[in-house]
This record gives sequence, C-alpha cells and structure tokens, in this order.
Amino acid sequence: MTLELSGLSKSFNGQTAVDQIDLNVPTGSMYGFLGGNGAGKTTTFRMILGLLQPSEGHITYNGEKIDYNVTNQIGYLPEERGLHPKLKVDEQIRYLGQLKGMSKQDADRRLDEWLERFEVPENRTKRIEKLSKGNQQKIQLIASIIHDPKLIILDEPFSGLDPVNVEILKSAVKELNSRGATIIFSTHRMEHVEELCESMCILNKGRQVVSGRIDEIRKDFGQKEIIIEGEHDISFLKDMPGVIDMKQIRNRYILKIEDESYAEPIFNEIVKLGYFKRFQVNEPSINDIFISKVGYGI
Ligand SMILES: Nc1ncnc2c1ncn2[C@@H]1O[C@H](COP(=O)(O)OP(=O)(O)OP(=O)(O)O)[C@@H](O)[C@H]1O
Repeated sequence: MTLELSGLSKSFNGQTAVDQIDLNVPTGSMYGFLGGNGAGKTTTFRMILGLLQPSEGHITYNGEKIDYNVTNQIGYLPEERGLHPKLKVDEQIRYLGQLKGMSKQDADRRLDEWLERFEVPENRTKRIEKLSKGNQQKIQLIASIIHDPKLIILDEPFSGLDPVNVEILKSAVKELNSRGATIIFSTHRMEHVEELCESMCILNKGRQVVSGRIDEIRKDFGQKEIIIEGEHDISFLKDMPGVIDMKQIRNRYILKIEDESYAEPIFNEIVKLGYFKRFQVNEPSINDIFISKVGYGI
C-alpha cells in the first residue's frame, strides 16, 4: 500500500472535522475522495501533507510513518490555489521546481513539455494574473507535478472550469496515472469518480461512509438498475417483489431492484406482453450508492 490512514481524526476547537478515517490507497491507483461541502476532504489532505497535525490516528507511506522527507515529495494542488499573481509562468515554475531540488534547466524543460501538452506554449512568459481561470489551473497543475512526484494529491482539480478545460485536465491526470503516479483527488461530482477512479471513499460530515475498490463497493451494495424500453404499459412492475423504485420517462422505465435475482421474474413478466426494444440490467451508479449511504445527493 502506498498510503494508509488509520483512525485518523481532526477536531477544531472541539468540533470534529474528520472522524476516525481508515483507508488504504493502493500504489498506482487513481483514488477519489467524494463528499459535499465540509465533508472533511481538505482537512484529510492537509493531514497527509503534514500541514495539519492529526488529533488522533496516524498515516503511513510505504509502511513508514509519514514525515517531511515524504511530504516534500508529494505533488499537491491546494484548494485555495497558491500561485503568485505577479510572477511570470516560467519564473513561478522554476522557483517551485528549484524548491523541490530540481535544476533550472530541468524545470524549464518539463515546463515546456507541459505547456506544449496543454497547447498553451505562448503562456510561458505571461504573468499568472493575466491568464484565464482555466489556464491558471493548468499552470497550477504543472506547479504541483513539475518534480515528477510518485504521489499526487489534487484538491478539487476540476472545479470552476468549463467542459473543455475539464476534459484537458482529466486527460492530463489520466496520463500521469498511466505513467505510474498514484493519484488522489477530491470532488463533489460523482461522474468524475465514475470515469476516472478504481477506488474511492465517500465522506460525509467527517465520517467515512464507504471506501475501497469501486467494483467491490458496487458488488457489496447489491442493488441493480433495470432499464426497459417499449410501448407497453408496465407500471404494474412497481408492485413486484424486490422493486425498490420505478421511474418512467416517456416509454423508458428505470427500475431499482434489491439484487440481481429479481431481474429474471421481471423479464418473464414483460415478455408475456410482447415486443420490447430494450431490457438492460446495470450496475448501480455511484450516485445511487451515495444517495443510499448518505441519505441525500450532492
Ligand atoms: N482551520 C480550521 N478551523 C476550524 N474549522 C475548520 C478548519 N478547517 C476546516 N474546518 C472545518 O472542518 C470541516 C471540514 O472542512 P473541509 O474543508 O475539510 O471539508 P471539505 O470536504 O474539503 O469541503 P469543501 O468541499 O467545502 O472544501 C468543516 O466544517 C470546516 O468548517
């Protein structure tokens, strides 16, 4: 395991912000921290980075207690962002790269590679404050990975960006992961976790509601979704055993069932009616899991 959090808690003036978190982030994984405002994501990241002292519990990295030598090697994109608006892009990146022990030449070379990758080489000598929000975020990401860290922690990396820039940053994050970096990121958007991660935790009011590999979380959750499309009225299915919920959007019905064993009896009922265009059993979405475990959506 790259990173292990055990019984990790943090209180501020008697108020618990993070409450007994236990989780493992496997080496080389893409790990999503999913939770609404105030769930405790940033506080957890700050403890991993040594910026906050835990009230209880501990953090290990490759089996060793995490310390400054390790945290200095982590790439971190802070939620509050942290670039100096008056500096030029190359001055800022060079400075941060050198703080992490890089030579000026190496920092410049890697900056050029990333600016090319993001198709914004013209931004190299512009002041940060002159860049659009999306382009500032790209520079912020470059700043956090310039030293080629093996563990990268990104706090809400996709928030506040237009869809084009979200895609550009997502593909950069995927590429870093495919080159071998372990990546942890926080988000309140289920679809980002659904698309990018193989493992996740859901935090709610400082508590870990669920954590682990997403395929196992889906399996343990048990519920499935059935989509049926056709011209017949099948609203009677909502009264069949195992059906938790049923929605109709024109000629499409979406059913939630307690587990897969209820799919076949439903199928047998509808074939009696004749032709249907579609009968599909889906895994539960992360949204379904979130709502079921937390009690409301985000
Ligand atoms: N320095 C601090 N002093 C006092 N309370 C704090 C401090 N930092 C965080 N908190 C509180 O801890 C709780 C968790 O906050 P945190 O920022 O970790 O949540 P988050 O999941 O990152 O949420 P968001 O998406 O809103 O940033 C909140 O109730 C917050 O007000």
